Amino acid sequence: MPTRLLGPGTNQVDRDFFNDGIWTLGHEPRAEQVWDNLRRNQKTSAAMEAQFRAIIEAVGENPEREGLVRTPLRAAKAMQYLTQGYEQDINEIVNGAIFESENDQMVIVRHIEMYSLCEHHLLPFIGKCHVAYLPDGKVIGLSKIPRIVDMFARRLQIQENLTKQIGECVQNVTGAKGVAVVIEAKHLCAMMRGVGKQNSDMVTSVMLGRFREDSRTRQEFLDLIRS
Ligand SMILES: Nc1nc2c(ncn2[C@@H]2O[C@H](COP(=O)(O)OP(=O)(O)OP(=O)(O)O)[C@@H](O)[C@H]2O)c(=O)[nH]1
Ligand SMILES: [Zn+2]
Repeated sequence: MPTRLLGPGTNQVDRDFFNDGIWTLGHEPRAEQVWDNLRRNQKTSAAMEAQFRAIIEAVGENPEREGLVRTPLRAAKAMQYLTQGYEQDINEIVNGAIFESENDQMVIVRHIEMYSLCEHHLLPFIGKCHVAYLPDGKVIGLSKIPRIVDMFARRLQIQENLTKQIGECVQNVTGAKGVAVVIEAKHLCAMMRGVGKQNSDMVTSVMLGRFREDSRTRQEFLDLIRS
């Protein structure tokens, strides 16, 4: 467990990063993975922390004021968490969870919560993602599809590209006869600033293979995600 691996001279900041290292891996990691993560996080975070401090000053605030003293560190950690997809690797995420199956019927994982940051304003876009595929002798572990969604969502993105990346990744990993992805999301950059539209959302889709070629397959998917 984290506290057992940390040495006696470890301070609170180290503990915070260490615990984040555990959190980002999402499962019980090996000790050396944890230390690698810790070192990488500390290095990136020191630079990011200085930049967040500069932003706080630039908006006219005093970074030494009590409520803001640890804010650059917190903001750096939050930004690292929200962009951890750059550090992740598809093979580690799938972890070999591809299983032989004779089932060739549509598999859908729907209503996957999704949080990303738009690459134009660094503001969140939030919504849900539906992913379907038509197996061709192989199925993928259920949890791996939301993990794939998270990996790409935790990068700076536009929604159209995120949708495509998820679709192509699921296609490559499963070798499916077809993959469909729909994302419905609200963009804070169009809500809390800019055009200021609170009730609109953006819907993007990617249809590959059988979903693109066969309108009945596509329609079945669309009906099932709305049912
Ligand atoms: N297509 C697409 N556009 C996005 C996405 N996220 C944000 N945008 C848009 O990116 C555009 C950037 O336009 P700019 O004119 O360069 O930036 P801006 O002056 O901040 O634009 P406004 O938001 O209209 O105030 C805006 O229209 C945003 O709404 C996305 O995921 N997909
Ligand atoms: Zn934006």
